[in-house]
Amino acid sequence: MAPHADDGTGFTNGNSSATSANKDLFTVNSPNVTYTPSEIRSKYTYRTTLVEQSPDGKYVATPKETVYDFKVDRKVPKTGVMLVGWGGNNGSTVTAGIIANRRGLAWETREGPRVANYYGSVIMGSTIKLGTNAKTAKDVNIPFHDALPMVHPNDLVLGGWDISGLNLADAMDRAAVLEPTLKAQVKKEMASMVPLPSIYYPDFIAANQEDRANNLIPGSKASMDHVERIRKDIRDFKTMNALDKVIVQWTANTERFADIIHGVNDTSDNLLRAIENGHEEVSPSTVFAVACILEGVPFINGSPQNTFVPGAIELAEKHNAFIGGDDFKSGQTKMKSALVDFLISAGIRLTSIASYNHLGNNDGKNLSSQKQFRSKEISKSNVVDDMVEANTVLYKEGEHPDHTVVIKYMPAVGDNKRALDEYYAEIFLGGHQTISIFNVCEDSLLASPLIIDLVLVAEMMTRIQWKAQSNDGAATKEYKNFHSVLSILSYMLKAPLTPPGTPVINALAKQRGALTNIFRACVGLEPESDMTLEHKLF
Ligand SMILES: NC(=O)c1ccc[n+]([C@@H]2O[C@H](COP(=O)([O-])OP(=O)(O)OC[C@H]3O[C@@H](n4cnc5c(N)ncnc54)[C@H](O)[C@@H]3O)[C@@H](O)[C@H]2O)c1
Ligand SMILES: O=P([O-])([O-])O[C@@H]1[C@@H](O)[C@H](O)[C@@H](O)[C@H](O)[C@@H]1O
Repeated sequence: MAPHADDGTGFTNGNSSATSANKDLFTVNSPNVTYTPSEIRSKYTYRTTLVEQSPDGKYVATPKETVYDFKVDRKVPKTGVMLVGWGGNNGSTVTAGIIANRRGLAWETREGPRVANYYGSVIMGSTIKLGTNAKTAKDVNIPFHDALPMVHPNDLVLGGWDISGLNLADAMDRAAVLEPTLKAQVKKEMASMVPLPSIYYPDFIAANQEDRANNLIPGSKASMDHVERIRKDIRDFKTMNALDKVIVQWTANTERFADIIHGVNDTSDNLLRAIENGHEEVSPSTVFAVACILEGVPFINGSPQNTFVPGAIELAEKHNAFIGGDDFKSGQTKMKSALVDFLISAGIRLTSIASYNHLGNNDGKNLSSQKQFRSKEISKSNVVDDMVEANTVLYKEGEHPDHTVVIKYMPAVGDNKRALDEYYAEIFLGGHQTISIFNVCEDSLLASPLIIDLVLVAEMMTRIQWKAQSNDGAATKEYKNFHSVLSILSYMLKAPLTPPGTPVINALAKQRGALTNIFRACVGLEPESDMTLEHKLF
C-alpha cells in the first residue's frame, strides 16, 4: 500500500489489487512467437501494397513485405498518473471513478442502484476478435485489456496540479457531475487529495478563469524554474508512491493557440531559450510538455491548443520521449468521425455539417472566450478532412462539405452538453438525405474513460520495442521505441498528433483498427480481417 500522504502534496493511495495480477488470457502458438517470464518476442511480417502511377494514369500495385521483430516487456509497472487540471470536472470525475471501481462501490440513484464500471473505455469496456473457434468456427472475442499485459486502472495512483487549490472532494462538488450517493462514499479519500500548485500565464486562458487561480508556483516565468519545479514534482510523486512509471496528461483549460515564431519555438534549442527568457508565446501546456520530455515521462494533451509546437516535437524526438494529443474525442466529434466515415464510404455525398452545442461547465465558460473557442473550433472542424480527401469520386481536389462549429456557454445545463448536429447530403438522382441528431453528452463521464485509455495505451507503448529486417535481409541491430509522437492514441483524440510528415487519420474505425492490429502484431498475430473466408469458401 503506497503511503497515504495528506500533507497537501497531491499524493494518493495506490493499491495493487488482485485484478492487476498479470495472468495472460491467451498465448499464441506459433514458431514466430516466444514467451519468457519477462518478455514476449514476435516476428511479424507487415504486408502493404506500394502503388505507382504510369504516365497514362494507370496504377501498378506491388505487394511489399517487411519483417519486424517486436519485443514486449511483460512486467506490469506500478504506474502513476499526474493530471494537469486535476481539480477540474474531468480530473475530479476520473479520480472518483477509479476509486469507485477499485473499491467496487454501488450507490442509489433515482433510476435504482448503480455499480462502478469502466463503460466508455475502449480498453476496459470493449473486446477484440482473437480468432475463430477451432471446432465451431465461431468468432472468439476477448476483452481489449487482455490483448497485451496492460496496467489495470484500479491500480493507478493519481495526482497532479491545478491553479485552483480546492481539494478533490470540494472540486468534485464544484464539478456537479456525480450522484451525491456516490460522492459520499469517496469524499473522505478525495478530501485528502490536494492538487500541487501550478503555473498560470493569464494570457493563455480566458480572463474568466482568474478567480480560480489561487494555487500557483512562485517564481518568474523568465527562467527554467517552472520546468525544473514540474520535473521535481514528478520525481517526488514517483518516489513518495514507489512508482515504476508516471504518465502526465493535460486536462486543464483550453489555451489559445501559440504563434509559431522562427527563433522562438520552431526548434528545440530555440524553445528552451524562449522558456529561459520567459517569452510570452510559451504556454503553460508547452512548459509542462518540455518538463515531461526532459524527465522522460510521456505527456498527453487532452485539449485542442497547439501545445506541441515544432520545438517541442523536436525535443521529444531528441530525448526519445513520448508525446501525444490533441483534444479528447468524447461525444459530438466522436459521433461525427463515425457518421462521416459511414456516409462517405457509402458513396453518399455529404455537403454540409452544422455542429452546434451548448454546455454549462467551466470548460464551456473558458470556451466562451473567442481565442480559446478558436482552438476548439479548429480541432472539431478538421476531423473530416482525411475521409473527404480519400474519396475523389465524390469530391474534386479541394472540395469539401460546408462545416460550421458553434459552442455556447449555458450555465444551466452544467456538464451535460447538448449537441445538435445536422448532416445534409446528396443522394441518388438529385435526392437529399438530412440527418439531425440531438446528443446529450455528459462530458466528463465521456471524457474520463478516455483519460484512462490514453494512460493505459501510452504506458503500454513504453514497453514495446521493434527492429526491422532491411530489404537486403540484414536485420537492424538494436531494438527501438516507436516514434516519439504516439499517433496510436488517435482513437481517443479529435486532432491526432502524428510524426512530422505523416498522414492524419480521423476515421474512427481505421483508428480503432490501427490500435487493435498493432497490439495483435506485438504477439505475432495477423491483422483482424473481416473476410471470414472460412465461412465463404467451402
Ligand atoms: N468531454 C470533455 O469533457 C472534453 C472533451 C475534449 C476536451 N476536453 C478538454 O479537457 C479540458 C478539461 O475539461 P474540464 O471539463 O475538466 O474543464 P474544467 O474547466 O472543469 O477543468 C480544467 C481545470 O484546469 C485548471 N487549470 C487551468 N489552467 C491550469 C494550469 N495552467 N495548470 C493547472 N491547472 C490549470 C482549472 O483550474 C480547472 O480546474 C478542457 O481543455 C476541455 O476543452 C474536455
Ligand atoms: O463532444 P466533443 O465534440 O468530442 O467535444 C466536446 C465539445 O463538444 C464541447 O463543446 C467542449 O466543451 C468539450 O471540451 C469537448 O471538446
